[in-house]
Amino acid sequence: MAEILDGLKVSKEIKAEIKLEVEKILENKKRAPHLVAILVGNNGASKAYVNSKVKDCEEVGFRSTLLKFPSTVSESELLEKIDELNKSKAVDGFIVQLPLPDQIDQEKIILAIDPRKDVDGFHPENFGKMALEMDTFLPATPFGILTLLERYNIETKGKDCVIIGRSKIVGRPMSILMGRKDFPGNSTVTLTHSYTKDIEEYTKKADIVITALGDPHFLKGDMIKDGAVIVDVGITRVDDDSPKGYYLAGDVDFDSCAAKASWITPVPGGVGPMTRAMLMKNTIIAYKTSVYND
Ligand SMILES: Nc1nc(=O)c2c([nH]1)NC[C@@H]1CN(c3ccc(C(=O)N[C@@H](CCC(=O)O)C(=O)O)cc3)C=[N+]21
Repeated sequence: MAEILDGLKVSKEIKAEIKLEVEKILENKKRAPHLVAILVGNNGASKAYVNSKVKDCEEVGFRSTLLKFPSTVSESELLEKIDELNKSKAVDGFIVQLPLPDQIDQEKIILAIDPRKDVDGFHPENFGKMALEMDTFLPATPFGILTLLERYNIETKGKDCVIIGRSKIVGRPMSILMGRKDFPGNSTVTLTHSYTKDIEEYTKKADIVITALGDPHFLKGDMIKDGAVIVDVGITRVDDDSPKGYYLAGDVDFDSCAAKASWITPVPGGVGPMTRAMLMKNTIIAYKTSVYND
């Protein structure tokens, strides 16, 4: 029976550490770190995530600003706002919540963000630095997974790690990070995706499986080996008869996998809260390295 990689608990520890740092900053009569979040449109999940980021900021003592745009906003309007945030001495970092509406070129938006304020770690300059093992902002979800593995002393060196899903913000960066030479890395990585012939062939042999495909209960117990470490990034709203009208489903079939795994992340309470904590971490790093602070 697997033990739980408790992302909610570790995220609280990390936020408490950041809060202490902020208190020291304020004792020295300096301004608090400031995160800005841009939300476009009315997507329920996006709204919920952004609101929780604002709440996290309050919790750790950051200043936060939520900028809302209608789903009809033009690309040039958004670019103008980004330019303003890039230049602002009062803003340490900002994020543009994804996905964006169709009329907006996501790539153009990400390229417009000053890499020094790109606390999501999505800018190609930061992605490149990540791949080259240079100091930079790591994307929050992969950073959260690494930190979770690190805090539970999960050995990754020499392990076979299989990642399912090659998204730009989770699977692909994760595949790079797990293979890096620094801890926790040094795994032998296989990145599987929709064209992989037989995913099971890989997951059955893996010491570590990281699922990021958004397919509820995809990974079943008979697809993993005994003692595997299972990290579930998936979080899909599935309609049901509960008062909320939905429940949150991971990519992992929890019960059958937990029966065989050594460690497993729950959904909710696993990778999600870690993602949020690492955004706070990146924001305080941005603050500390800001050219506007002495
Ligand atoms: N620019 C940008 N940056 C992102 O980091 C980003 C994004 N866009 N778009 C969407 C995804 C998704 N994402 C999550 C963050 C927190 C939880 C989270 O806290 N989940 C809770 C449950 C939350 C709930 O109750 O709905 C949990 O797993 O326990 C989940 C998902 C960040 N993303």
